[in-house]
Amino acid sequence: MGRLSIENDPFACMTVPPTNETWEQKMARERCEAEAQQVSDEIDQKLRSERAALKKNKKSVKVLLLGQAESGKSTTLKNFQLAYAREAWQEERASWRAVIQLNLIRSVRTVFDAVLQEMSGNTLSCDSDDDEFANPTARSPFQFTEKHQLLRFRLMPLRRVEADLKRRLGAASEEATASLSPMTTPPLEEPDRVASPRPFEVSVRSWKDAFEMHCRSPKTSSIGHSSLESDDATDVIAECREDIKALWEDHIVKQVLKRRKVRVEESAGFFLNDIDRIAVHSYNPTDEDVMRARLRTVGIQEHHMTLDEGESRVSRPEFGRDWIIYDVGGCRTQRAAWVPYFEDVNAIIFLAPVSCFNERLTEDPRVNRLEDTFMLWKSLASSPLLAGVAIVLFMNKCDLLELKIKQGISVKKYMPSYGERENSARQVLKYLRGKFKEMLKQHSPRPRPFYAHATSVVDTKATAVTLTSVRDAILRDHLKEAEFVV
Ligand SMILES: Nc1nc2c(ncn2[C@@H]2O[C@H](COP(=O)(O)OP(=O)(O)OP(=O)(O)O)[C@@H](O)[C@H]2O)c(=O)[nH]1
Ligand SMILES: [Mg+2]
Repeated sequence: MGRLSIENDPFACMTVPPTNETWEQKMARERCEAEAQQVSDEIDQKLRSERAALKKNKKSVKVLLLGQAESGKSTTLKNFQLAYAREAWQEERASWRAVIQLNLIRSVRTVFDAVLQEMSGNTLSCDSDDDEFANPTARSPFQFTEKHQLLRFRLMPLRRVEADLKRRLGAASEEATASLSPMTTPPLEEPDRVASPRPFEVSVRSWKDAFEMHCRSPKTSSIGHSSLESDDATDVIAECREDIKALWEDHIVKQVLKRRKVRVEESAGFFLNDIDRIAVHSYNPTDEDVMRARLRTVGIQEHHMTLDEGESRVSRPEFGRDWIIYDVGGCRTQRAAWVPYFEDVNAIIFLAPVSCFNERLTEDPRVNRLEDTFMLWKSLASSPLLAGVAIVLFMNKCDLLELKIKQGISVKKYMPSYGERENSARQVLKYLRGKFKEMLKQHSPRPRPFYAHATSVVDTKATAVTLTSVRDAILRDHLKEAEFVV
């Protein structure tokens, strides 16, 4: 492209002084130009300082994901990553293969444990919460065959693979056990009883960092073989594919699970129905697989991402704001570590798994899971440290709630306060929403809005919509606060 000259630049010729200009006209024109320049300089200066102020005031938004173990905190975080940190998500997705393989083996083990119990004539536990409990002390009515013994023998290599995967994935791969937690541990320790600073803190940027602390081995370049090369676990699982299928589809095994009320398909990290797709050498996890994968969070994990400013703002990176999302371990022994993070947090997303009305805490089987969630909600609502913090409630696992209601499980039986209301998911949600709202109102040190969403965070499409509205609500609060501070 040629250089612009007066001849070919239409704007330049407009600003060239007229050739017949008098001395007075020249003075007047130069005065006007100087004034215009001054105005322009002032505007530039104002824009520069506004931009600097905006940058200074553009504090990170800090969000804590709270709730009991297996409530869906990490799954919510995964939804944030899928929506707002797509590149990192893509990079990490393959690394979930090892977790999914371990989840799959866990389910095989759960099925086998039930079969072995039945084979060895162990009576059913009378401690069950279930309704139609058919003669728990009766001898097993099933005729096991050579096929079952053979499957047991042929699936033995999975034990070695399970141990290997656990070693690679570290503490997160083990669920909390009852013995880990003293029976007296409250739902959330009071702040003044917590030693500071950050007593059990394991602060890492991502779940991947957490793994890497444990599982760098000479054979693996990163956890879980992020490349799709084959490894021992993948080979063994692929070799066992037909036997796993035979076990899962076996008529007697199905009846054993039914008799023993082992609802393995409702448990976290269930992949047995996807065995043909997963137990192959070329397996690469899908987004949905990663959402359904179960890996316990240990300590506090810190995740950074840039979220656009939402609503009326133009969705461009320069309008983005840094968000720091803290994902925490939810079992009772981990909760004391949350408190130091309350101090400078902007919002809390609280996960209440509404389907767990008939379940008990793994770490303290005396406690009903929904009861524990209520106690936790009350502790957070009444905490003076959180008085000015927005709490967004996710009534999560609505899909599992629907399933249980369809199976005819009575909510009233486990939650007598539910009374004579209709046993439907819609009514249960309405009732619980009212209960959470009332508790917030009653225990909050000062009035604050109640934000609640009914969610199934394994459903990424629906959750993306929820997260947009949560983002906007949190930003509105955050901006209001920033304006107040300025
Ligand atoms: N069906 C269904 N499963 C869910 C839902 N939310 C979470 N899950 C599954 O439940 C399991 C536990 O979820 P996580 O997100 O790991 O739970 P967490 O709250 O992070 O648990 P901790 O890290 O132990 O505190 C995972 O396998 C999820 O895929 C849901 O809405 N519906
Ligand atoms: Mg977690």
